[in-house]
Amino acid sequence: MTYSLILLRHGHSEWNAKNLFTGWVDVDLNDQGRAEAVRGGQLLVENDLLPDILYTSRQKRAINTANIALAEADRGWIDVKRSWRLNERHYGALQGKDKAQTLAEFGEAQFMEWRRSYDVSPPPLADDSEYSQVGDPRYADLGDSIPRTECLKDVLERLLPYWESDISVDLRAGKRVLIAAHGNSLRSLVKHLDGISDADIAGLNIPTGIPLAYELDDNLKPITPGGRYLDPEAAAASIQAVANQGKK
Ligand SMILES: O=C(O)[C@@H](CO)OP(=O)(O)O
Repeated sequence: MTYSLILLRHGHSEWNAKNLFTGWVDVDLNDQGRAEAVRGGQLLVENDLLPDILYTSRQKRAINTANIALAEADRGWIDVKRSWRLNERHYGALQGKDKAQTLAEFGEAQFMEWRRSYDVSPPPLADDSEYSQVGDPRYADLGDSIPRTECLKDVLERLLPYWESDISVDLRAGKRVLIAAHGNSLRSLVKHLDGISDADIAGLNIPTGIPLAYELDDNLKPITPGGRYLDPEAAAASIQAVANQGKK
């Protein structure tokens, strides 16, 4: 028995275009992102990979990417589950800051440590910041445990319980699961699935809007390590663009 999982990072957002750290700030897709989502839906159809259930974060760039892609695939009717556990990494005090300016101010080593190290978090975001999510009703269930900053390790630790309790159960029930989420929440899941080391995960970037299909074995481990991007050429170009963010 094998199981079918599709990961989809949201399309370009308004803040991707402005080169700003986003994290938990609820920024919407821009026109490019909506077009990527349409193409993502077409790729699901062309590859005969129609999902049976959708998982998303509570952030509109992932929710809207999924809605557009599924509408394109005439699959807008499938069941949906949303969780903050699939949210983007909380980027702490970097939320709302320009990536290029941050690189210039702090230097490449610090910039890359904050962006891609496994276990170093940026400084926490103050609760009275305009970019804070404290008090946002969508996270009322988190109470005061709502994050003020996170490293990738924190993301994996909040995502894994949900993977075990919900996503794995739907996979094992034979449903093709689509997870529409974010660059760093998907990096943490890919780290888990592919057994990527703490050091090597720094070099992994997820492209926007291109479905990544995994076939999983009985232990929910990938049959083909790294899965398969449904448009490998576009994925390679987008991965390079994500890696180069801040350097322009
Ligand atoms: O700003 C962010 O929230 C993320 C994803 O867009 O950026 P980065 O790729 O730098 O981790």
